[in-house]
Order: sequence, then structure tokens, then C-alpha cells
Amino acid sequence: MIWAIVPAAGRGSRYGGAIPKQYLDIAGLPLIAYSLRAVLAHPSVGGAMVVLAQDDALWPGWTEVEGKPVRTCIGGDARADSVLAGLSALPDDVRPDDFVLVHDAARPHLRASDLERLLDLGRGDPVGAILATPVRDTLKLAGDDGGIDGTQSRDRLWRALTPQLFRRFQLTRALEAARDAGIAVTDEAMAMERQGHRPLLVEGSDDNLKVTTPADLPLAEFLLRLSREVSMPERRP
Ligand SMILES: Nc1ccn([C@@H]2O[C@H](COP(=O)(O)OP(=O)(O)OP(=O)(O)O)[C@@H](O)[C@H]2O)c(=O)n1
Ligand SMILES: C[C@](O)(CO)[C@H](O)COP(=O)(O)O
Repeated sequence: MIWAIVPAAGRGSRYGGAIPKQYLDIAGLPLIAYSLRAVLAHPSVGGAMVVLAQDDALWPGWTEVEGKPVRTCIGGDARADSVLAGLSALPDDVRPDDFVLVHDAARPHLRASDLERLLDLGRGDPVGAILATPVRDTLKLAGDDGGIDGTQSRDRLWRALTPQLFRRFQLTRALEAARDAGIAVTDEAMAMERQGHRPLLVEGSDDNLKVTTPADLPLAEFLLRLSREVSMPERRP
């Protein structure tokens, strides 16, 4: 059985709100409720470990979502530290070779079809897989003076999303190696790449957005209301 790790220990500094963005309200529920439901709705996902900030006073204390267990632990200063804490806190029946699914609390609009594709293809890969989407815009290199220093080829460039699917032990070892080398990894795949692995890219949806700035919240709400794949939950998650 696969467990999800949901990093939710961030402060949301780029959002700049009064509360961490994972607790912003969408249709009467905190944003994290949608991210949790999206991963726990899949029959192959048995539970979730939510990684909270040390002083988190907003976590609603859920112990079950979609009929599945939800546990919590305390994260660290960087997202990678939080993911490591989540891996360490997983129940003992999550074996070293079991896959774990890491999904940002800040990504509420995860399509069931995308998750299905990731699990289907990722579990067949010797290393694991991530959802990602090809870059569709022309990329410019910005100069210090605000001018354009060049145009970068977007060939073969993809934006990494979450969930990211890797085996518990391999991911733990990769994240520990990056930490011990003083390398700040921005996603799980980067840690795996540093170990010489080539995780599979599984195409996901551009609308699997990470709520990062205030402009993202109304878009997230619109997508959640519009998408037939993400039912708007009644008040409880
Ligand atoms: N030390 C951290 C930092 C981030 N996260 C989580 O990782 C996800 C993606 O991170 P990001 O969007 O960067 O969230 P924040 O770090 O909160 O945002 P910011 O960088 O603007 O402060 C979020 O669900 C966030 O809560 C975490 O668990 N632990
Ligand atoms: C993991 C991630 O969502 C993949 O795009 C992204 O790297 C998180 O970065 P952040 O700076 O922690 O938001």
C-alpha cells in the first residue's frame, strides 16, 4: 500500500498572507483539504503523513480523510527536510521498498486521471516517476538591468509538478545524501538524479498549479469548481 507524504510546513512567504497559504479558504475548506483528498481518493493510497510546521496552530486535527488514516509530524526549515521528516515518521508497515507519493499541500487541483497515470507508469519504473508538464512559453534570460540577455531553448524543458513517486528507502537515502552534501534540492527527483537515477517524466496537467502568490488562489478555486474530477467536498474533507 502506498502512503502519501504531504509537505505542509511552509510559511507561504511569497504569498504574503496573514496565514500560511495551505490554510487559505476555498469553498469553506482549507486548501490542504483538497490536496489531501486528491491523493487519498485513489484506492492504491492507504494513508497520508502531513508534515506540519513546529508552531502550526491551524491544522484542523483530521485523523481520517476519505476513510483513510492521516498522521502528522513536524517538518524542517526546507521542504526537503520536511519530506525527510515525513519519510522517517511513516508507519512501520510502510516497507523500505514500498513506493511513497510526495504531494505538495499547496497543489489542490490534482486530477484523478493524472494521479492514475503517475501510479500506473511510476510503479512500473525501476526508479519512480514525477508528474511534469512541457514548457510551452518562450524562455528569456533576464539581465540585471531588466533587459533581455537572451532566449533559452525550451526543447526538452519540463516543469516538475507533484506528486512525485519513489521508493521509501531510495528516496530517504537520496535526500540524506543531498543534505549531508549541503545541496538544497527543490524536489525529490533532484535528489534521485544526484544519485545517478533518471526518474520517469509522466505528463500531467498545466492546471495542477502550486498556489504560490495571491493571484493563484482564485484560479485554484475556479479550477476546483470547474473540474468534474475534483468534486467540491461538503464541509468535512
Ligand atoms: N520547510 C518547508 C517548506 C515548504 N514546505 C511545503 O512544500 C510545499 C511547496 O513549497 P512552497 O510552495 O515553496 O511553500 P512555502 O515554502 O510555504 O512558500 P514560500 O517559498 O513562498 O515561503 C508547500 O506545501 C509547503 O507547505 C514544507 O513542507 N516545508
Ligand atoms: C516540488 C515542486 O512543487 C516541484 O515543482 C517545487 O520544486 C516546490 O518548490 P518550492 O519553492 O518549495 O515551492
